[in-house]
Amino acid sequence: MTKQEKDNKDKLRVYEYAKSLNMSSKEIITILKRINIPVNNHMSVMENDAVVKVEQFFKDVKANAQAKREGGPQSKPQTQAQVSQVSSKPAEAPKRTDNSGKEGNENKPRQGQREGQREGQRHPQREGQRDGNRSGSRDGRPSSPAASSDRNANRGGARDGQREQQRQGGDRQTSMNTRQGNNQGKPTGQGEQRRPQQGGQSNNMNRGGQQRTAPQQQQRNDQGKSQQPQRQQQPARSFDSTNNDSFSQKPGGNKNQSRKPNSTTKRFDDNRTGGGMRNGRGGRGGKNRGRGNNQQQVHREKIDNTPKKIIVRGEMTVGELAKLLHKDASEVIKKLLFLGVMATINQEVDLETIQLIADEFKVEVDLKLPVSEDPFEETEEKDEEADLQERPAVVTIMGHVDHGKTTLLDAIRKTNVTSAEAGGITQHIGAYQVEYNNKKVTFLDTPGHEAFTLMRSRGAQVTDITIIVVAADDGVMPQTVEAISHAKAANCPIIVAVNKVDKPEANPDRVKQELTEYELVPEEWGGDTIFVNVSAKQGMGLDELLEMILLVSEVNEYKANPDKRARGTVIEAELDKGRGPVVRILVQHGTLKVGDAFVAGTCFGRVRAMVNDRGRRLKEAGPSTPVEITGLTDVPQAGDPFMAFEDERKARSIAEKRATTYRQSQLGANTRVTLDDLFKHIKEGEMKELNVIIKGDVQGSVEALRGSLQKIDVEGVRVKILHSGVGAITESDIILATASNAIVVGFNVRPDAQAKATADEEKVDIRLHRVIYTIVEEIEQAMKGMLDPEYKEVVIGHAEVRNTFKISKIGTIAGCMITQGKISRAAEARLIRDGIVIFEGKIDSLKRFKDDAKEVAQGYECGIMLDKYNDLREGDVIEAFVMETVERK
Ligand SMILES: Nc1nc2c(ncn2[C@@H]2O[C@H](COP(=O)(O)OP(=O)(O)OP(=O)(O)O)[C@@H](O)[C@H]2O)c(=O)[nH]1
Repeated sequence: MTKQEKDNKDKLRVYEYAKSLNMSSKEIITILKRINIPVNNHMSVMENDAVVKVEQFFKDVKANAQAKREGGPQSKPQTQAQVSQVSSKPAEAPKRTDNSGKEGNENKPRQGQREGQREGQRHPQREGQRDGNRSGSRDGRPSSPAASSDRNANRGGARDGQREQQRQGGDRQTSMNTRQGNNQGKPTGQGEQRRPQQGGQSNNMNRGGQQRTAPQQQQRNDQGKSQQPQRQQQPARSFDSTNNDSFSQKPGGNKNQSRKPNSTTKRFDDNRTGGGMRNGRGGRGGKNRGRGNNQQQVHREKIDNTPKKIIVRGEMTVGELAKLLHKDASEVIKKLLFLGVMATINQEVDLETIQLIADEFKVEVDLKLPVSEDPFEETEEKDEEADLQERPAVVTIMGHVDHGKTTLLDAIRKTNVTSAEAGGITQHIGAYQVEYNNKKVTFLDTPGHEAFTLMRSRGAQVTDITIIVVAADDGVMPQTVEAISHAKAANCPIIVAVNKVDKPEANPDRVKQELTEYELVPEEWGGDTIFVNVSAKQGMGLDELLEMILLVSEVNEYKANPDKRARGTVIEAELDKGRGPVVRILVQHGTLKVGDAFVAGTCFGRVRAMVNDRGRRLKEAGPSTPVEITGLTDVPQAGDPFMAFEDERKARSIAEKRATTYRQSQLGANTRVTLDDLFKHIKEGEMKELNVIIKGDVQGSVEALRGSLQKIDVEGVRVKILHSGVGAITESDIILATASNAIVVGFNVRPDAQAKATADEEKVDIRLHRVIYTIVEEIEQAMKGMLDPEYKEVVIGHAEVRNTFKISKIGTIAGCMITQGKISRAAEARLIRDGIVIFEGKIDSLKRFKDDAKEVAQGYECGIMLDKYNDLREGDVIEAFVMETVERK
């Protein structure tokens, strides 16, 4: 420590001084200013003369107050009631101090004071020590100007006998109040004498050895009612009243200890008493002020401050967890032990264990794990309500074939282009915007529920409102019903457009009637579904349809935050000969700007150019805007999520990570897909198509097989021929199958040795047939999940017959030695003699000595009886085998 640091440390700061008086720094600053002592802030140094002047100020105030109250400068002893009414206002602070001294004088007439005097006389050298020790005084929390002046005297090394006596008397009384009645301390020094006040109990007595009389103690307790605040202020919080050892942390009351009591005691308490320390703090707070004895009770009670909930952001050490739980590490270690885990304080615990330990303490765990950015479509960004702005609704038109979806989309587009863009060349970018009544609506340009559901299957929920088109002359058809189901599954509000009402045979009411079956009841019939009669061909009812769309938008309040990086979904993407990869996206959140780096699916790029559905170049596009952008390195897929990133490097790294994850998931799938588990994948929605590679003996049969497989019609999945050719199945066929999750079908051909080995290794399913019909049937059955399971024999062990025992009425028992594997009672067995299978059947009994055994392992002897076969001979081998379900080949 440098000399300057040491000097600084020794200086008395305003806040310290204020604290010692149980006053705020502000109050002291106000007083200092009032008495014209320059002061900047709570860290300003209090010079000796400043302290003297403040003391004087207090004295004056006190004298004035007394003069006013009693009509004369001579003070009369105050009553206890008066004492207790003393507030902590700066001007009144002296009263408190005064009271502490004087009250002692009144109730136990001057005993405390005398005691103080006596002590001062008895231990002059200690007084000297203490006096020289400024912080010792502060530590003692002189609750009065008298005490402060004592400090002052200490700092200056001077003495003021009167003040000293006063303080001593007061201080000691104060200190005794925090002790229990029978505890007394003969101070070895002033600092030490004070410390017991601050929370020590019997220690004082033990150390001091000096006992006081009961009345004295009572007196102190009484006084403590008004003095408690000062006493509790610092060291008290660091002592747990129940922890006697804690007192030993404070010998002598040297300057550093008393100035910075928390530095040692807090840590001490943390380790030992936990709640005790906090208890002490609580006592200091205000409510407990002045309640000397009660405080001790409070100290003894262990307050359970276990948090209700902890926030966990990952694995942590036992020590960190204990801290989070407001527990001692030892408690956590103990709990871990009960859970069967030996751990040290520095040992890391995983999330599961953290959860278990938290459960033990009945604490809820709030997991807030950092999210990685690469699966960005899975992370939900929460926006403040204030940041959200209205955005156009996104509408999809669905319905049965030929009911007029495309005509309706075109009609709306033609008649409602935004005025600014009117005359622009209509671009097909997968979606377009129209403006009606100064409000925009975005229509997705790919009618049909397949596209809609394809997007959804990729996790892209882009549509806000669905328009179900039903031709008034045709009514509800199968795809109408499908479209309704798809819209409902996506929780999209439905508007029914009854189209072709211009046709003479149109019957809109019949459509309404039919749709009631699907819970779409018109408003005029008491339902809540909006029906609009339109004629897409003649442009009738389009205004009303748009009005209804705006109405639904208004009700549902579609909003997004335009002031953040863009997020959206790829609607379409293609490789343009001239421009390279082109992607059409719908911006859903934030604003996309030219120059933004982005990731789309597993591709990345930077927005080079951006055009809207009218071919107009845009610099930026906000929520619900469909745009076509160039600047990608690759072609993403429709339904892929899109997100802008701060720079291209980051976009690239995220796209690469996504590509790796995608490849791994694809690879994982490749090793699993076989005809045997195909149906499982179809059922789980993992597969929409079965990739097939065909190899045949001649081109004609390959073509025939190709045609037959493509005709397979199973709902939810279709056959996709990846490759077909003439000749043996080669390793290259297997590699293609591996990379594309395909099966290989061989017609009148076999795999070559290398292909067989690779197929076994990669678990590629090869189906070899000589009849086209059986191939088609097998694949169709697999797609429908109707393949019978296939079994394979697995030999589990061999036993050698060493003896035979013929028992009448029972049969022949073979005394055997298990030479390999095991023989199990439930297994099937074949009897082999000189390499020839003599018998195949069940095991009738398996015994180890006289007891029935479930199975007997290699190296052990056993007795085996075969079911209905007794011609067992020495030297025969019994082979045990089981039938296991296997993947079909
Ligand atoms: N009279 C009349 N004919 C219409 C109307 N709307 C569409 N059509 C006709 O119905 C036929 C089918 O219309 P599309 O718009 O192609 O129907 P779609 O539902 O898009 O058909 P897919 O694309 O095959 O699913 C076309 O010949 C249209 O001219 C209409 O309001 N009135």
